Amino acid sequence: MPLPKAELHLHIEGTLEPELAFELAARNGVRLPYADTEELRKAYLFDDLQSFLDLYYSLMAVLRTEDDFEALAEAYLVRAAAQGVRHAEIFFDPQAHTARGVPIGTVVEGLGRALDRSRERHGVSTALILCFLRDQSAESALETLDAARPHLDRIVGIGLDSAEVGHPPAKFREVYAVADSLGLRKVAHAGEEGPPSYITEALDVLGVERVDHGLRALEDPALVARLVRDRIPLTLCPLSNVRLRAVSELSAHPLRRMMDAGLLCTVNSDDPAYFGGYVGDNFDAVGEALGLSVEDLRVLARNSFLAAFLEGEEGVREGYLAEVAAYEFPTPPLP
Ligand SMILES: Nc1ncnc2[nH]cnc12
Ligand SMILES: [Zn+2]
Repeated sequence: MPLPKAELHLHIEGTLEPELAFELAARNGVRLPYADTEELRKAYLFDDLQSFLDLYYSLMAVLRTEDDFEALAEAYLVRAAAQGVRHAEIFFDPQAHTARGVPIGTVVEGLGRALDRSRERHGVSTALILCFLRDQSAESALETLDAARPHLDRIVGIGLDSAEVGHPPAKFREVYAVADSLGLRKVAHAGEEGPPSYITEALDVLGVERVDHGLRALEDPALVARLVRDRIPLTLCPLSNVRLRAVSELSAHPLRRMMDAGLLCTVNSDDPAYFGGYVGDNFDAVGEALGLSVEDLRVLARNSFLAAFLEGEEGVREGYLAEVAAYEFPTPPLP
């Protein structure tokens, strides 16, 4: 049995495996510019965030119907459950679909079908987080939140993703204020490629409760002190950071140093179909590369439940924390 954990940084569109992409392309009569899954996988060599985003958005052309979004979420939940995920807070990018003529209702209702039965079928509780594309306008974000109003019973919060540099958090001040007035929780990607000042701005201007990535936080000691003092969780994604060249190799990842600095770190997969692993794979790979102890891994799992938006249901967080505390790591075979 794998270590129980919550996944808090997961783009559902980033779970689109090549096999499902080709299946949906055939179903929907979409022509992909790759001969087969092998050729598509060979395209997964990225120089930076933008080179990944170009492929990520283009492959979404295969997602058209509620059935497609249901199949996407179902496939993720099967894989997540197998890697010990007990709770998943799932990002989706409505503007990437509405721009192609797919209504937000199709996306939310399709995903919702899989999420609704997830606890029963996979033992995974779920929540949806609507992300705005930061390289689109602030007006487009406001229109997107408006379009989401009929579906807010399915949405726990908002986030901010896509190309970071040049699109600072303050651009989205207004939409975050509106979301706040609607009772939505607030997160944002910050400090993935952008400077630590973007993290500070996301806290000050957007009022985020959790920072997605926050990878570059250590560059600003005053920011670190604030994140530690206010117990602001960071949702780190080690394999993503290597594939998008935010760190040179896994052994250079700052996770260990961040934990030692007292930051509330979590480990997540970001876009697992593209970055070589789901969340359990991220735990295994970063644990091995940084020489983390089993008690370090337990801290990371515990942090994931502390950082989750689980306030709604009494006792649920405590139940998950008890599972983590009681977890017995398999004993390694003797050499
Ligand atoms: N790692 C990432 N950073 C920003 N936007 C994203 N959208 C999907 N994955 C992302
Ligand atoms: Zn992300």
